[in-house]
Amino acid sequence: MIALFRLARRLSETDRTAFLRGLALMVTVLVMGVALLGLSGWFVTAAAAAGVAGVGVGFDFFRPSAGVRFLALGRAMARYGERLLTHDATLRALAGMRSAVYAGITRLPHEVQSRLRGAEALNRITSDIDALDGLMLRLVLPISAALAGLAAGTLAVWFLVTPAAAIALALIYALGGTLILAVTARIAHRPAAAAEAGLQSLRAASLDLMRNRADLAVAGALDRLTGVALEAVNAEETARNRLDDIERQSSSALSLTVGLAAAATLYLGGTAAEAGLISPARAAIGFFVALALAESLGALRRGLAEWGRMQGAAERVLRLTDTPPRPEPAVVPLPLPEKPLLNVTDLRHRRAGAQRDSFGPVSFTLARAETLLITGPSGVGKSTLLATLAGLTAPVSGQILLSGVPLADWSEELLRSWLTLVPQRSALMAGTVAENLSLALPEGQPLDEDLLWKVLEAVDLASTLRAREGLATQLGPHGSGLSGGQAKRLALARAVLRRPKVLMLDEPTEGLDAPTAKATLAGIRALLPDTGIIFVSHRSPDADLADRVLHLAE
Ligand SMILES: Nc1ncnc2c1ncn2[C@@H]1O[C@H](COP(=O)(O)OP(=O)(O)OP(=O)(O)O)[C@@H](O)[C@H]1O
Repeated sequence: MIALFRLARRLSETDRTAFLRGLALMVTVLVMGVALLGLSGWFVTAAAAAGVAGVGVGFDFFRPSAGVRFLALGRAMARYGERLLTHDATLRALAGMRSAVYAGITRLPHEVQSRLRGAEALNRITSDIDALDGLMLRLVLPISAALAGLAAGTLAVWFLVTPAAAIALALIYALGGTLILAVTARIAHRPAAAAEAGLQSLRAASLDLMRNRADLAVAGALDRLTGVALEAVNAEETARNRLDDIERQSSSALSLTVGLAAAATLYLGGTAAEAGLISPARAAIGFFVALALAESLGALRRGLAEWGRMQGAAERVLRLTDTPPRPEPAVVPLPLPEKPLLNVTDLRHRRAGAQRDSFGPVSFTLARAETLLITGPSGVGKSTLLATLAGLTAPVSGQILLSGVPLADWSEELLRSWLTLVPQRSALMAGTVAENLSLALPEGQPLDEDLLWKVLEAVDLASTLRAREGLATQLGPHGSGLSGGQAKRLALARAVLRRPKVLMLDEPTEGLDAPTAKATLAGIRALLPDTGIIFVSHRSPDADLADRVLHLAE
């Protein structure tokens, strides 16, 4: 509930004027609707009464019928303006919220980001934000307009019919409407949340299916996992059917409330007319106003049925938009060129909840222009050591000095310009080779094709690409369209383009034959003569490519 309030405030703050104008038009639509039915009711009754009394010739048909036309047309125009204003403001506010979610994700600690699955992030940015489009349009604005409309209708009935009819109208609408809508919101909460959860698991299952379909087909698991996706479809459909039932039931209950309010105002107005306190035509106004106010409740029905969906989405979205800024050191100390590039002392790492250390204690130094090979059995913590050195995960003890300055004292921006890591499974994107390479360059820097070819030569990939469409060679998702070894070398080329002072490579020679591996590492070294290079490898011939070897033991 608090999350919904906070989010509604944030959305409305993006363009308060547009939302206020939209609300004013929404109230105008309601009030004009109430006036239209009230006037029509009065007109029909008064005209009939004039006919019965035989004074029809003197009855003024023109002004009331002009009023009816004005209200009908004005209402349509106000509705059009209201839709334009509120939908435009809502869509702009949601677009801003999407950017805020993106920004929040990028501020998350690296470890949390690496656990955030692609499908999950996609759900936050699309499904959750979409769920919130009803918050202003189907809840906040209609509730405010309904209250204003009820107040206006009650006042009109008070002065034109009788105070008793006005009180009955306000009480029945306020109590009946609140009760029905509250019950609707309550019983719809669970199915609405289940429908949203079903939709989100369907997206996640579909993405997994599409991404891994070849592996799943080979493992004979494609049908089973398609079954899991279909279960999500069924769960979503069952929850939606339940929501439809609830909406229908609440619709019937609201019709009863409207009927009761109309009957009460008709009875009280009729009694007053019988007593000669008001004319029968004025008594009819109460009845028609009660009918016209039904519109205000109807608009809320759907919003309240979606309450559960919006609430969960609001909580998840706020968790991301409110991600605290990354801690940046207050004073950035200057690197000390006389110190070793890296000085690592008694470094130990353990994941939260793990029974034993991922690695450590480890101590070593890395000089400028030095190449260090890290070896060790699978699972001993080589990749985790590289991630720790790159500042992507924090050690439990020990120290890392980069050019004499503790790693934690480096600003994120400076650290990334000094130090680059190419992980085991490096992310290439769908797009051209040039687009993939340019990710390494500062934003807006023009592409220097000669430089790109130079790094591609260094990783022994230039001749392969020249035989295709060169830098314009198109890659599919995750770099598909290149062999595993070629994709790896393209990722290496991208890292070299950044010209880091420390370059860390996780299994750079995996998937390469011995001569290509040798040529690639030699090419990188030739382009980056002063860089300290750390690389992880299982292959014993790779020891010849390093100045020193650090063996991690279990
Ligand atoms: N995200 C993770 N969550 C929990 N444990 C993890 C995670 N990633 C790795 N581990 C565990 O941490 C330990 C070290 O993993 P790491 O990937 O660093 O080993 P490695 O030496 O690089 O292995 P390999 O040579 O097979 O790549 C392993 O026991 C692994 O199971």
